[in-house]
Amino acid sequence: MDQTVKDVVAPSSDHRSVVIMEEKRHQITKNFRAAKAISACKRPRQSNPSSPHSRNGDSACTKVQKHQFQDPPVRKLLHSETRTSFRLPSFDHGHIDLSPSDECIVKLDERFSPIRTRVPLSEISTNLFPTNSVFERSDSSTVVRGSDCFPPVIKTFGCSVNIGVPVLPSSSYLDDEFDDSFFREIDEICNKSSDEKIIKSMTLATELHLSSRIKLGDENVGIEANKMVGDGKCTDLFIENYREEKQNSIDNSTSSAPRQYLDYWEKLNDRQREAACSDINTPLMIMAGPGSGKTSTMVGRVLMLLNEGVSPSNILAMTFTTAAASEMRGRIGAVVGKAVANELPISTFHSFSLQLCRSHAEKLGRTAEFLIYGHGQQRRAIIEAFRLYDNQKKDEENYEKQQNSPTIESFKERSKKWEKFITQAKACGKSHDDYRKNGDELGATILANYNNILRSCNALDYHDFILCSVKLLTDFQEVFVECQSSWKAIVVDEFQDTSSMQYKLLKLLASHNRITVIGDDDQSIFSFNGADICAFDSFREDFQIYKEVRLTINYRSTRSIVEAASSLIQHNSKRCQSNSAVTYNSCGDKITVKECHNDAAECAFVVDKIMQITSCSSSSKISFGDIAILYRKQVTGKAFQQAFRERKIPFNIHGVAFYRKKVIKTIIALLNTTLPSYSDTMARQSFKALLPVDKEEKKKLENTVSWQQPMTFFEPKAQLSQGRKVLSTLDMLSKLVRRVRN
Ligand SMILES: Nc1ncnc2c1ncn2[C@@H]1O[C@H](COP(=O)(O)OP(=O)(O)OP(=O)(O)O)[C@@H](O)[C@H]1O
Repeated sequence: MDQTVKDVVAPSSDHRSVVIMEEKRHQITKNFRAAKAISACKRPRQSNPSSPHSRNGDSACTKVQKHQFQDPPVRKLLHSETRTSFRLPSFDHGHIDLSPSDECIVKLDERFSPIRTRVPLSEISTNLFPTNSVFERSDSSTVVRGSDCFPPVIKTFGCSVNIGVPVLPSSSYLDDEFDDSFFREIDEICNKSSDEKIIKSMTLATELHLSSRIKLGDENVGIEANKMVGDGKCTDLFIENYREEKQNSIDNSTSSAPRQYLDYWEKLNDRQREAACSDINTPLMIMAGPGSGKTSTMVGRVLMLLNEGVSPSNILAMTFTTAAASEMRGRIGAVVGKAVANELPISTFHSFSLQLCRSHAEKLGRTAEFLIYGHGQQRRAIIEAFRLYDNQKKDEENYEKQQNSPTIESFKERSKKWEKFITQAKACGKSHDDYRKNGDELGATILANYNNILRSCNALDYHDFILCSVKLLTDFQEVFVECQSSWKAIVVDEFQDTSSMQYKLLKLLASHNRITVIGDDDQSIFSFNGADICAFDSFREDFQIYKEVRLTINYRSTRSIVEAASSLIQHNSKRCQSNSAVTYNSCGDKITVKECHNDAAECAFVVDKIMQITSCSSSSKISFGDIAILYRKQVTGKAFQQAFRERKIPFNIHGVAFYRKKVIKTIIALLNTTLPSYSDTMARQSFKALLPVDKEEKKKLENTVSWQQPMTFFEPKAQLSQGRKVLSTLDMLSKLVRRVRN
């Protein structure tokens, strides 16, 4: 490494050194015009006052002849408290003002022009004053008497004078007087310049290297490029070229895609296609309004991944609900066939994380069969955490106070409040230490107690799945490597509903950059569960080279609906960016808002309305099948079902019908096992539903049981923890039957 580079990489710690390296001198004159003013200030001209150089130029600086000045004790002056002016009697053109400040201010006599000549650095250690000059105090000022070759420039120094010095001291003044901050400034400027040059050349080299790798089709180049941009080592031009280069290679590869893929992409609009078919190694963010073809674009994106050679089993698609997962699988299956679609691991965040935690449970201090604490157990664990906390407190307080122990009701009351606290803490990934640091001792203790309870019960709650998955990926390299090789591409639906921990998990999984997120900040509905729409901003920050596409055309709704929704949503204060949805659909009917006093009135209104619109004799007659009813709770649905039956209106219930629900099917199967017409199918079904093991294990166990003998499941129910819901329903039923009998 040559000295220049050495200096840039590891600048000398001794900035005070007055010995300037040859190279630096070279840099000063060559590189930095800015240094001129500073250096010139310190170097009076070597010419006499009549010299033409002393009259031209605009610099307020002159060069001083080396042996013409005596050394004023500037170091001493600098430390003196008294502020004094130096007056130059022989050339009374101005005065030298020495203030406590370090700055050098030059007040130039108007009759003398500043000098342009630049002084070589070799002359920097010259005296500023003639050697035969004397300092003399006159009134409040000290006067410098100098030789006749004293330059006709008056300098004002930002320092104070040691008043008691009558004569300029020894020749060592040169070093003492010279303010070496001057060198420091020059050094800094030079170093900065060299730094910039080096960074520039390094950036260029990096860019050339990355560009050649893009041409060679290196898919990992995106990760490095992203990092370089993050570190400010790539130029905007490079990023633009990078994108262009990538797009060209994509256009080539999509043109040779299978016919059905091409047909599918063909049906998408330009923006949808642009998103679906963009480079798979560039992180992609799709902002999509409702009904704008989000799912359609996601399907197109999966096709692109398949087309680029990613195996279906290596594409991890994350959705928030199982309904969304099956919708996506169905749509993909329609293009690529059911077999391929079934290979795609489409999963919710929780089921994905649960699998990961089960596979590496021992790393989390659990066994693979750890329990999952749902809402009820979570609350009980919180109550227990409080009990522990209260016991701790009791130990610290006196016996009398112990007599007023809190009741179970008060624990329950508090637990409701703290459930929210635990949820938020886990969604943000905060530990009890974080709360302790913020002075929240109670919060820290409850959280710590809660976590200890779960650990000692070999349990995790739903939030733990995500937290623990993040921990596994960050703390265990082998887990990270395993995930990177298993999940070569990630596609995330409803991105607006990801919590900050879920985002962290995604970021880790997508370290290869092959990630597509799709969402709409206006549709975030999981904030109660820790969802954080800032995930969009985090994505933009974390993946510096990324592509963003906005889908704004609504294909589903009439213009009245789109406009009403847009005008309503614009009041949202926490929108990331405004997405103005548009539609080319017709205006449609106006929206009617009807206020009803109760469920029955609501139901009656809806039924009347249905009868009215279906009995219209217009050409565009609406049939029952064209009408949908949305309700918030299943209970409300029951009222509608009853009303429809009474009015003979045919209807279908979307979602899982009552008798098709797993729990209901199991109860029916269980009840069937008690009938004389016992069938082993019912027994098998009940047995499998009640076993607390996974599918594979159930199959194995099923084969070990003899189904010849009739079997009833009512006796061993206490042992079958997994069938809790079924058993409690049965319990309720038996109580009901007893009550009816009585
Ligand atoms: N480019 C298009 N041209 C015509 N119709 C389209 C286009 N894209 C989507 N659609 C139609 O718009 C409707 C909504 O599409 P899709 O379900 O993909 O949207 P979405 O954004 O997922 O909806 P949601 O609001 O439920 O999330 C569907 O009927 C679909 O066929």
